[in-house]
Amino acid sequence: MFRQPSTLICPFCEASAAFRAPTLQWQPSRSAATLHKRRPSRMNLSPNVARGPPPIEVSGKPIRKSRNSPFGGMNQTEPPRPGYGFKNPISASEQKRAGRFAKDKPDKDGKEPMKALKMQRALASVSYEARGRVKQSLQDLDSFEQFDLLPVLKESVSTQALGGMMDVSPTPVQRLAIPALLGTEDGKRRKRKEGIAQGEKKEMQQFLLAAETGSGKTLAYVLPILDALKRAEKAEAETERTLAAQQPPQSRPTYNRLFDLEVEPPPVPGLNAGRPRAIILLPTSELVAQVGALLKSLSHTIKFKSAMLSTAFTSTVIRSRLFHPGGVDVVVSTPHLLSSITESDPNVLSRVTHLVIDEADSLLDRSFSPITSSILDRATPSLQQLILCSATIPRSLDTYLQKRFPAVKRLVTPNLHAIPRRVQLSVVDIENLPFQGNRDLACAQTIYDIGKEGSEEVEDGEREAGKEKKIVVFVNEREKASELTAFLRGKGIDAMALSRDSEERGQTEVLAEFTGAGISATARRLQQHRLSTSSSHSEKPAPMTGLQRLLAPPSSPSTPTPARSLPGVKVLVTTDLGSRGIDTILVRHVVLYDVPHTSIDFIHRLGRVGRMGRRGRGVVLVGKGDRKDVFLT
Ligand SMILES: Nc1ncnc2c1ncn2[C@@H]1O[C@H](COP(=O)(O)OP(=O)(O)OP(=O)(O)O)[C@@H](O)[C@H]1O
Repeated sequence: MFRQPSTLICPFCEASAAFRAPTLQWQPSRSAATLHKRRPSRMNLSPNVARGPPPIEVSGKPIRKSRNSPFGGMNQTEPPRPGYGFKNPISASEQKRAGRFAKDKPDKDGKEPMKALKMQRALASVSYEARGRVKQSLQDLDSFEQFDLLPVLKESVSTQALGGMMDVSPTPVQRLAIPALLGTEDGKRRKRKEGIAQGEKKEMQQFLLAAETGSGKTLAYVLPILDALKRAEKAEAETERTLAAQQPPQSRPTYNRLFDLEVEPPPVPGLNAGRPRAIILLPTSELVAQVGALLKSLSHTIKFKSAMLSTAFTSTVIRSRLFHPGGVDVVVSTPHLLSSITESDPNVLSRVTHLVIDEADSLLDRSFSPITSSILDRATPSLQQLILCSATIPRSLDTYLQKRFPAVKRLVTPNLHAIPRRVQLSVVDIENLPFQGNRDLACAQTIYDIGKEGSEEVEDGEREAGKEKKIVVFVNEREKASELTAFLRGKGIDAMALSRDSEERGQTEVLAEFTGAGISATARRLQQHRLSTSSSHSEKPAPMTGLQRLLAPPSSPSTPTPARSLPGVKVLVTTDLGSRGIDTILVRHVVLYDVPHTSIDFIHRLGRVGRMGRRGRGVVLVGKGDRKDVFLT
């Protein structure tokens, strides 16, 4: 059924040639390159994600770039200046040679040296050793204990954030980002003086976290932010105590009676209500719920107040969370909702020191950018850290960052833009027999094939609930999501739709079955109902067997019982809505019903499997109009 092509070609752009998976190798072909030229450039992945900011000049001389990052020596177009970053300055003859390459002089025979060769020469002289050193330093960071995080945060990683997982070690993006966001990447402990408490305005730091899907980016930014908030809180309390101690004694209350208790003055009600210190922006309500749940779990031990705001909640709930009299520390929201709140109450952004723009390529694209930027502009006066986070960096975002945030510090993992390591990719040609172009049938048959395969492998001692197989099917249009769901149900497959058309309140609960997030009572009832329906199907003797039954016309409304059933398999049919950031950790199979429009969508959709190094499989259905030629060579 599944055809495993020997060589797969990226259907979208040359940049995707960087894709790697154990079973395939993307290679650009002439046709792919031609297509690439025709596509709008903003849909292409950036090849220069890790490039640093332009050199800062002081009195006409560029200041030496920091090489204290894994990419410190990369993307250099000039050879090093004498003594640049070396313990031993280079010799006079080497300087002469380097100067010749830098000035781009022609060779002896008058030919210009090839650009790639020039780059190679420039890189070879400096960066490999430096990169090796930094790589080594990342390898050495194999425990959360090594980070300069507050002890309670370190303890909470395993117990709260990772659900009691033992022997956890930080992922590459966490090794890169946590020290950088804490300001301890040079191995030094940060200064104890906290600017927030002193009321100082620190210069805003800007970071870009770019790492492959399912690599733990959320925790990479959440931990340093919570650490900063808790330290600021402590420093503020100390300052208050010092100020109180400095007050003249007459201003203190005097007690006439020996056994009178000193009663603490009650806190000013609502002083910090509606004025969070940190804001995390996410594109969808589903992601707000996901990140909000992580914060909620951490708040039990770290003791802070978080509020998740999205259109999934009523305005009363939103208001009571944001303006809770006890104050709020971290707000997780969609930009549209937060923007509308700040229209009526601009004070909401007056105390923000940390702003995260997660899924930055979405939130800074044409549709979201005006709203996101307006929030950023209003928060800037108090902002200390701006953190942009994404698994894909399109060229448009890269250009935007160069213009708007030239000083952004790029924390980029080497596997960015790669398909997760343990994900196998297969292609089903829907034009072949027996489908003859019927994509719906091909999809149903693919699901049956997956369902009938041997039981799910149990990895690393984890046991899946009832070993039920979870499959996510991606379609390009939301109308198709409900249509295909109905078709699959007609074929006896337990399918659910998740798109903008789905009822908002139920979306989180539907997703919870695929993410393993806490399932609410309502969802449990729904699940039980579905299980009883599917078991009643499975109890019925199947009147037909084989592919003929699948090819049979869908059951009529008067006879809703399908001819076949597929117990033990749950399918989620969704659009791009379910592709970004959703932590579908229980899912092992993804079916791409439609070929995605862009390589960016492709990466996000396939990124729902193979998370955190797990095994996974992606199946792409390819038809006549789908540039099958560029998949199969
Ligand atoms: N150090 C770690 N060890 C083991 N699991 C981890 C670790 N850090 C995070 N995880 C888990 O990895 C999963 C993926 O994390 P997360 O959702 O943050 O990935 P992501 O990089 O943001 O993915 P995407 O790009 O799809 O948004 C989560 O289930 C999370 O609990």
